[in-house]
Amino acid sequence: MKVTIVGAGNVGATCADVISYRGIASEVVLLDIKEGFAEGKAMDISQCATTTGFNTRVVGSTNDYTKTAGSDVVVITSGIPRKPGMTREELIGINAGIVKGVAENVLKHSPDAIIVVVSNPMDTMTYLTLKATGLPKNRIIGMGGALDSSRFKYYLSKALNKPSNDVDGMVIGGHGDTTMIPLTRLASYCGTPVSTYLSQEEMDKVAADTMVGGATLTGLLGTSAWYAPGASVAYLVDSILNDQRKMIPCSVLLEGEYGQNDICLGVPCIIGKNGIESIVDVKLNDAEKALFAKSADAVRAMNGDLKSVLV
Ligand SMILES: NC(=O)C1=CN([C@@H]2O[C@H](COP(=O)(O)OP(=O)(O)OC[C@H]3O[C@@H](n4cnc5c(N)ncnc54)[C@H](O)[C@@H]3O)[C@@H](O)[C@H]2O)C=CC1
Ligand SMILES: O=C([O-])CC(=O)C(=O)O
Repeated sequence: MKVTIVGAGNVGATCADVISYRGIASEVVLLDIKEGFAEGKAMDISQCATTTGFNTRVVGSTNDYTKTAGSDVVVITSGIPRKPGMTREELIGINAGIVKGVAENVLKHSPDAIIVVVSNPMDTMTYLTLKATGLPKNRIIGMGGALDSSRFKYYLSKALNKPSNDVDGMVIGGHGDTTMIPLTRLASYCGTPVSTYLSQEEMDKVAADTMVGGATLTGLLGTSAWYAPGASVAYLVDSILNDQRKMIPCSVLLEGEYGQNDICLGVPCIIGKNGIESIVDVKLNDAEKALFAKSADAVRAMNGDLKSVLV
């Protein structure tokens, strides 16, 4: 199976690295506009093959889309990341044009590919990709909820002082500092509600820390995060290529689900060989429904800024 990753920067290269050493795909193509950059990253990753023990072929390309031909999955990470103090939404002016152009280019050579959108503001870039390509909704997947949920589980494990892998939880809604909805009510530790162990105040702090998880890392690193984002994309690609049918919160076109229409927003999805196999209807309580509607309003307002790009 072949995966193309457009954007060989921090997130794209990390994703290529994880996909390779976990043997998720037989071929990974990294493409970037910076001359020689993707080739360099591909060579560096390939030189791990004998020490970490993998056989994935990793190829680099400077803007030559012929090398991406016949990809099963294409991941779009091209664009600029935020700097400390910025929101993801501020990236729309530069990233919208880049994402649209890249989506059109990849489809010329991989007409059957499933596209995973990572560039920010991710929900709006997912909606843009859907509108610009006209592909069916199952083939356009925005990656945000997998990452936000992994951060939620990290903060829960810290608060509980228990291993992350004993903790479960999910974040839905927009992939933004104020639009994410960590579902604390449904979070669990070894099958028991986290509310058994944590006070409301502690759970509220976990939710607040999760929502600004990306901003916290951006403040610490000077640019946005890449290890967990790259690994989260690889996790999603694994579920597609190996038809694992995992339930992963993803940004997907809503057509009445969760009371919304004509918007891409994070909801739990079954992810398999066709991309979005189905959307799971988790019964939200009234407070969660109100948060979801508010999140949708904010993302819809951002989508309005696409008018000039979508002509
Ligand atoms: N959805 C999510 O959960 C996450 C999204 N992101 C977003 O992913 C994007 C990438 O982040 P990083 O990898 O940290 O940035 P980066 O700056 O390290 O890498 C971006 C790469 O895209 C390349 N690029 C720009 N225009 C291009 C084009 N037209 N064609 C091909 N390549 C092009 C650049 O040359 C650069 O190498 C950002 O927009 C960031 O906000 C980052 C982390 C998580
Ligand atoms: O914070 C950012 O700008 C990048 C991102 O989406 C994340 O790490 O969640």
